[in-house]
Amino acid sequence: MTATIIDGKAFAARVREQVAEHVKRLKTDHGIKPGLAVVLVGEDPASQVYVRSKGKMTVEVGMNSVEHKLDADTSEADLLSLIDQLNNDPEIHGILVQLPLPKHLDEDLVINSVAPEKDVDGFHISNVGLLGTGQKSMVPCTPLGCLMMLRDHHGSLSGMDAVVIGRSNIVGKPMAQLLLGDSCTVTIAHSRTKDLADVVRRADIVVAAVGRPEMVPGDWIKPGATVIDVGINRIERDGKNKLVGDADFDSCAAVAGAITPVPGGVGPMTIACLLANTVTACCRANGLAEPEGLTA
Ligand SMILES: NC(=O)C1=CN([C@@H]2O[C@H](COP(=O)(O)OP(=O)(O)OC[C@H]3O[C@@H](n4cnc5c(N)ncnc54)[C@H](OP(=O)(O)O)[C@@H]3O)[C@@H](O)[C@H]2O)C=CC1
Ligand SMILES: Nc1nc(=O)c2c([nH]1)NC[C@@H]1CN(c3ccc(C(=O)N[C@@H](CCC(=O)O)C(=O)O)cc3)C=[N+]21
Repeated sequence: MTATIIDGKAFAARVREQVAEHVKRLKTDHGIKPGLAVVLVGEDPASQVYVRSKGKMTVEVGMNSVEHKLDADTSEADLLSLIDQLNNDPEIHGILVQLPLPKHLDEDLVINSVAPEKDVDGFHISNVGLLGTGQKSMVPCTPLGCLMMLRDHHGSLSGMDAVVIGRSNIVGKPMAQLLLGDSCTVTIAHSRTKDLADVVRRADIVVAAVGRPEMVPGDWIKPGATVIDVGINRIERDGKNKLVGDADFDSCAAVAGAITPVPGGVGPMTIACLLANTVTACCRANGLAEPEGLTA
């Protein structure tokens, strides 16, 4: 079998088009322009690239983009005061604090100081709790993007066996909640999981979110299963820098029914969902109808 390649780049472009249409309507019908603030502490080059591309796409869909770049040694008090200012700014509907933060800053404290209704990352404890109890929330962008691709490919996910490899707060855990919400039978695997290969072999859906280049080989994949590769790993091969996922693409694609590539899979969907969440937050803030199909 040769897998269908799920084109996240093309899918993300369609999501951004839908976002742009909604933004246009907000402007013409209500005179409202959604605004997204991104806060970057320190000068991690990978983060800078990511923040720049987010800013560009935010403007492309017609929204306001505000970037706050703070020195790596910024104090917690200064960061919290900036977040407080953004929480109270009526022109800002979404706030994203780029992670990871420098070691001297308390990540949980910072995340939980963002107003939950502006928390377009969906990392605030209120949003985590709302998602876990099946209530309306802000849903983390990466898992939301994965869910959109899975629903698009399969229609219903009901009754499918899903294995999520990775249990981070930003990907693995919320991914598992969303799959459970769509009535999958969900297993969460992690670094202490015994016989990972056997666990993965049972899965109709495998979501790999580990951060280990090409760790999932094709012979772990049940024939016809869907592989969603969240991993973004920079490696050097044949003297060149290369971006690879957590799945060994060629061997997995030979057995899977469908697979997302890296790059061009989950990554672009993450950014598209960030923009979608910002429009959703803006609509909620103004008591307006939310865009359809862009939320979980
Ligand atoms: N495409 C996108 O938009 C995004 C991509 N990413 C990428 O996704 C990957 C994961 O990110 P993130 O969740 O933040 O990473 P974390 O490092 O926070 O979590 C990694 C998880 O993988 C588990 N793990 C580590 N080693 C193994 C192993 N040998 N077998 C099984 N499980 C293992 C860890 O287990 P334990 O808990 O036991 O330590 C942990 O739960 C990274 O490559 C990251 O760059 C992240 C966010 C967005
Ligand atoms: N508060 C916060 N929220 C995040 O959502 C968040 C974060 N912090 N910190 C870092 C991770 C990582 N992340 C990515 C998003 C898009 C791509 C992406 O678009 N990748 C392209 C390739 C880009 C390239 O070539 O480098 C692709 O996969 O095709 C990658 C990684 C979001 N994260």
